[in-house]
Amino acid sequence: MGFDVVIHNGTLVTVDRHMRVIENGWIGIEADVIRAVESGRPGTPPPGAGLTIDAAGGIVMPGLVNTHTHLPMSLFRGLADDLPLEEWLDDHIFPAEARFIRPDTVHWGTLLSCAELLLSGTTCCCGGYFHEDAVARAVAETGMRAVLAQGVIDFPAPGVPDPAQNIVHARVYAHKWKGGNPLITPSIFCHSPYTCSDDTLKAAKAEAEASGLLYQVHVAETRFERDQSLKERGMTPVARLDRLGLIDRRTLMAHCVWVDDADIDIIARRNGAVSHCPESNMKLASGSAPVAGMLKAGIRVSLGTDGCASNNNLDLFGEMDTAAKLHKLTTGNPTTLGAGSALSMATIDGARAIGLADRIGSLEIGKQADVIILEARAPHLTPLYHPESHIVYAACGADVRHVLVAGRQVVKNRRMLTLNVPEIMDRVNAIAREIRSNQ
Ligand SMILES: CSC[C@H]1O[C@@H](n2cnc3c(O)ncnc32)[C@H](O)[C@@H]1O
Ligand SMILES: [Zn+2]
Repeated sequence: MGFDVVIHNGTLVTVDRHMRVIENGWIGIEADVIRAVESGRPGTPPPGAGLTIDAAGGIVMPGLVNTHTHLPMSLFRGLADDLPLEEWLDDHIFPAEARFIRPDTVHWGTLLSCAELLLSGTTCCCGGYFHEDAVARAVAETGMRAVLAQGVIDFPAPGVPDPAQNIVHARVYAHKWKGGNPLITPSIFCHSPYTCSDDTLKAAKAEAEASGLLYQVHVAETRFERDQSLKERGMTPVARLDRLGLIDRRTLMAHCVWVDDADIDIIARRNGAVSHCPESNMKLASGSAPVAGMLKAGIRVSLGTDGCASNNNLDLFGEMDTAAKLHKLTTGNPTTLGAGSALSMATIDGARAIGLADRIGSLEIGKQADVIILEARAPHLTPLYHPESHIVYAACGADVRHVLVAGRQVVKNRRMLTLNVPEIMDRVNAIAREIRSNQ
């Protein structure tokens, strides 16, 4: 049998049910699908592959899944740091978006983020923004996999000057992209319970459900949001969403920092999913989500970076490291969120949270060939006792050497094959000059 791609000689970390580590393993790929995951001495894979990648000294693992980001926000990286969420959003980000977010700027910001994501080993991302059609068209150029949502908010937003039209915009976008590109799944993103009315929250969910799409929303990010909800509505943000019937297996809630035991119980019973964004939550001093309690309750907890303006990078290796350490600190227990759990959150649990676990998230026969290879011959990765330990606690995005999405190589020897990165950086720098000179 000839494969289109064979990756051999590497240490495989499958992140399947058994979290297998296969030394000197190889995988065979036919078109976009993994057809073999085997152990074997170097040189034993069947000959005849169109492309053979020698992963000697490398760790071969599933591509990472970032379940919460806003791709075009790389345009605002470092624009407004060291602020609490409300001031960051109301005084800096929303005004900047109103002035500078257009289809052309969204295009270049999205390409920049995709380059950063792919070069650091993320093969699938999920999130939403405005002018999402331009986002999706840009992502399609990169060869990356993504769940991309049109944003819905009850204020005039970029591309949606009349908020009464926000659901219509989301519908048109979702219908255009549903089934159009195998790597891109449309979705709908309600900004938050504090910026959307009950009617808007419900209408967006109905629209998503009508097409079987993921419904995304920022929830309970700050103490201020939780307290305001309690004061004005007599219930927590999670309880409100639940009262409206909006939490189910196709609901992905970003943050969930200020959730109590009753909220956790609701999310678990309704089978909602959470995107945990520890670095953004730390930087905005929002707090630490009770991830240990969520996992104990059986909630699908995944990992996100949030946008580049609150992180300020898209490196999910760093996010795994931060998450694993943060929850040891907050629980006072070093066994909380071990390396294997953090790795699962960034791969198979991310896939579960966005409804793609039948296709991605692990190296398994029949799954899509979204595969990354880390270069482990480096001082900071030597010696190598437990690969999952290195992946979480020692490696970083810059260690990623090769990346395949759906069997297509998009990064080779740390270089993007699908994008002209110097040109993208030039274009983003030009947009940044426009932003700086008009602030
Ligand atoms: C419809 S989502 C896009 C919208 O959300 C804003 N945003 C980005 N990060 C956060 C965050 O952590 N909390 C709340 N809102 C956020 C972004 O600037 C867009 O306006
Ligand atoms: Zn966000």
